[in-house]
Parts: sequence; C-alpha cells; structure tokens
Amino acid sequence: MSDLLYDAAVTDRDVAVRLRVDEGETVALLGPNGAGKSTVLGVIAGLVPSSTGQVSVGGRDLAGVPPHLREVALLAQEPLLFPHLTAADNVAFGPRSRGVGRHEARAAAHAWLERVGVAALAHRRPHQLSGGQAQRVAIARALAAEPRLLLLDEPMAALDVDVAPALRHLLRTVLADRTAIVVTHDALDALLLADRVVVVEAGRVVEEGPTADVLRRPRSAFAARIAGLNLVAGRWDGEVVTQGGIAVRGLPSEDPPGPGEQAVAVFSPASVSVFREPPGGSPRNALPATVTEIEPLGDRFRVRAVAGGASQPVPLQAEVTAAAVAELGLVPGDLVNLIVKATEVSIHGALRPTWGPRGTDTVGP
Ligand SMILES: Nc1ncnc2c1ncn2[C@@H]1O[C@H](COP(=O)(O)OP(=O)(O)OP(=O)(O)O)[C@@H](O)[C@H]1O
Repeated sequence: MSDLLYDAAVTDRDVAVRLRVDEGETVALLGPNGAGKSTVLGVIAGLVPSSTGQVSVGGRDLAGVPPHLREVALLAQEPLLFPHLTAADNVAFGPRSRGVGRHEARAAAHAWLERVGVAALAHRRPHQLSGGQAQRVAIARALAAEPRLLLLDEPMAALDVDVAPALRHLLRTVLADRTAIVVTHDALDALLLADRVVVVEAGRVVEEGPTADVLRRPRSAFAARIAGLNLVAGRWDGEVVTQGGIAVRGLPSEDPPGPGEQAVAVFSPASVSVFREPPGGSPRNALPATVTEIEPLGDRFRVRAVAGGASQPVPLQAEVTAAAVAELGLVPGDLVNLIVKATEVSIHGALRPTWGPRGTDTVGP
C-alpha cells in the first residue's frame, strides 16, 4: 500500500516531480546539486508551498495541514537541535507537543537515546556534543515524534568520514521497517539504506527502479556517475558464496554478516582486471566469466560479463584500458577471468528484505 503519494510542482523553482513510497519502504532520492531533492522534501514537510498538485500521506491529503500535524519528520544535514535544551529535552519535545505527559515523554526520550547509542549524553546541551553525537540525538528526536514518514536530507553529509559508517549502520537498523525518503549523493548509502531509487535531474524524475538494478545498470547521467557497481549476493561463509558456487572474498564492513547469513559483496568495475588465464597462486578473487558486451567509456572500455552460468547468472563489469582490450583481443563470447583483490571488495550483511530472502545469486527485487 502506498504511504506517500506525491505529484506536485513548485513552479518558480521548476521542480515538478511524481513520487510514490509504499508502506515500510525506503526510497533514495538521488540527483545533482540543484536538481530539486530538498524542494520535494520541503513540500512534503510543509515548509515549501507547492504551486500545483497533491501530496498525501497515509491517504490523507496534506493541503492546508500545518507542518507539525503532518506526521512527517525531517532530518536535515545539520542536526538543528534546540541549543538551549538538553539532548533528552530535545528528544522529548515531539512527544510533549503531541500532548504526552512530562514523565512519559522523558521516559520515551531516554528509550530513544538508548536505542541510538547516546543515552549517556542525555543531559548535555547541543554545543557539548560532537557532530556524530548530535546527529544521533537528532535521529532520536525525529523517531520520538513517531512519524508516519521519515525524511532524511543527506543525513551523513556533514559528518567526518570516520563516524559515517557507524551512523549508516544505525540508519540501516532504524530504516529497516520504516517508510522513509533519504536524499543522498552516495551510491553506498542508496544501496545499503534504500529499496528503491528515484533519480531527479533538473527538477524532473529521469529514472527509477530497485536500488541494485539502478546502481548496476544506470540509465541516467547522474546515476551512471555514482554507480555501475558490481554486486554479488550469496551466503556468508568467510566469503560470499552464490547459489551457483561463485565465491568472493573481501573486507567485512561495519555490518558484518553472521555465518550462513545473506551477504553482498560490492566492488567497483575499476578495481577489476581481465585475464585470459587465472593467475596461479594469487590471493586475489578470480571469477570465471563470459564476456557479453564491450562499450567505450571515455578513454577506457567497460567490459560486461556474466559469471556463474546460465541458470545462476551473476552480471559483472570491469573497466579496463583500450590497450588491455586490444592486447587480449576481447570479443563478446570470450571466456575470461575477472580478477579483483579482496581488499577492493566490501562485504555487507544483507539486512534489507530486497536482498537475499529468495536466495538469488544476484541482488534484485
Ligand atoms: N529558498 C529558495 N528559493 C528559491 N529557489 C530555491 C530555493 N532553494 C532552492 N531553490 C532553487 O530550486 C531548485 C532546486 O533546489 P534544491 O535545493 O531543491 O535542489 P537539491 O537537489 O536539493 O540540491 P542540493 O543537492 O544542492 O541540495 C534550484 O534551482 C534552486 O536554485
């Protein structure tokens, strides 16, 4: 069932977008600067007036509904906490404004702070928190309001790279069963947080689809710039093993899969080289595959190939120099070995329901 139906235009910004988010689904909104992503979130949250169209959440038309009555919470890049309130009071603010009693609101605030890992900081004010801690408090505050729809506007953009992985892990857990839209410039965020991707360019939707499909075979210029990743899904057994028996070693991320659990190996085509023969005794991954397509990509070539045979195909791609293509004399149909170092492969536990439950080799719907 659809939870958000959005079909609205903001004429003076030339942003006209149609968007649907189903109950429990997380959609990543991708696009270049100025594409209109924040405008869409602003319209949903009631902060930017739309010129025409309609927005409904849970079947309720939001026309004329003030922001605080929309059951929508917006988490911005900057935590935007109330500076004069403690972390706990910031989080209790939502329940309090819904009429929840002081005692109960405090208890709820502490439970949320606990859940996001900063219960020990409940009495601090925002200026006594690091960027990552403040963003955790902001997540707790957004969730404590019990929104029907959660909007996240590049929630990790303002954070140091070393705190982003832990926060991404937290968001994965938080978003697993929630209706949400996350604006991001990061392919990995889209992959790990979202079921579906909608790409906006110059105020219009140019592409949408299941995250893994869009990232693997992007059709819009923007998606192509951030994506084109190799994704191999399977069972975790010290390496990711597909149903077809392909095994990929790599570095487990902050979300390591448990033994026997579903996992996904992610690596860039640029880290893959193509050989006719497998290099003997090498610690690298060597994936036998059949070349399906060779396309020019600026001064390089993208070699598309399929590993795992016809019954369990795993599409893969390598980005190689023109010299390498010429030297190997590559043509579609050739049998090759795709070589990638384990250190270039990141391994993630497959939490999202779109990954794995059907036991498929490839990531997809
Ligand atoms: N407050 C505003 N008043 C008028 N026009 C605005 C305002 N904010 C943004 N715009 C314009 O609306 C269009 C969409 O901007 P928006 O901020 O929604 O894009 P975005 O995709 O969120 O970009 P970014 O990735 O840079 O945050 C742009 O042309 C922008 O210049």
